[in-house]
Amino acid sequence: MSFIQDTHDTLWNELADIKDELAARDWFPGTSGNLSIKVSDDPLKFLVTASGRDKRKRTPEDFLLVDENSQPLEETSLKPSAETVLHQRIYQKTNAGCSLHVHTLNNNVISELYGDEGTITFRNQELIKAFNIWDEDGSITVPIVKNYADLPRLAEAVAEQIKPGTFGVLIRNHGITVWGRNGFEAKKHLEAFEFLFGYHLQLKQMTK
Ligand SMILES: CSC[C@@H](O)[C@@H](O)C(=O)COP(=O)(O)O
Ligand SMILES: [Zn+2]
Repeated sequence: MSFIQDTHDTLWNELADIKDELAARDWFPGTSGNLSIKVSDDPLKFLVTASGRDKRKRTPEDFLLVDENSQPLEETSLKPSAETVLHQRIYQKTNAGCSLHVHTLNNNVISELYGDEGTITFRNQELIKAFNIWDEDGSITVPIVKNYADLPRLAEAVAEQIKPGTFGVLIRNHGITVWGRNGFEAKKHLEAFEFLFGYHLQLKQMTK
């Protein structure tokens, strides 16, 4: 097996394992969600989930390889995720090696509650160390963008919000897109965000 094929297969399996773990958390309702992992930087190539499929199932048709314009690099009847362009822009704007997008109840409720403010900030939470923030009074801010139906426009709206220290963007009443330098880090960031959203909503409920 060639080195390139070996790398492709290793990354495929890594993304498939992440997909299984997120599925076990029930984070892919109604075929929602899409995942990608970078295969090469220059030129940009990444594996992305095929569109419209049940991401809880593990099959040989789960991912396809696309280029820096989100176009398939292989002869296939599969369509790349409708939101591939979001992954593309994240790879072009950050040092991400993996990008994950999920729709959960908690991330949708948070995005609606704070959508008019355009951000939500978390502080005084041990779990923000998951973002490599170690200061005692450190904080993490998540921008919230409008859910534009035009996907290139949505991708630009997300890209515009990316600053140093941004690891995820909420799309209002839609979901969250997060990234990390590799699959492990992207999943860590996603789990940390979802914990913070759940904590915030539960505390709000208990103290109202
Ligand atoms: C089935 S509703 C969700 C879709 O509209 C979309 O937002 C989504 O996350 C999944 O789209 P997909 O094209 O399968 O990657
Ligand atoms: Zn989506």
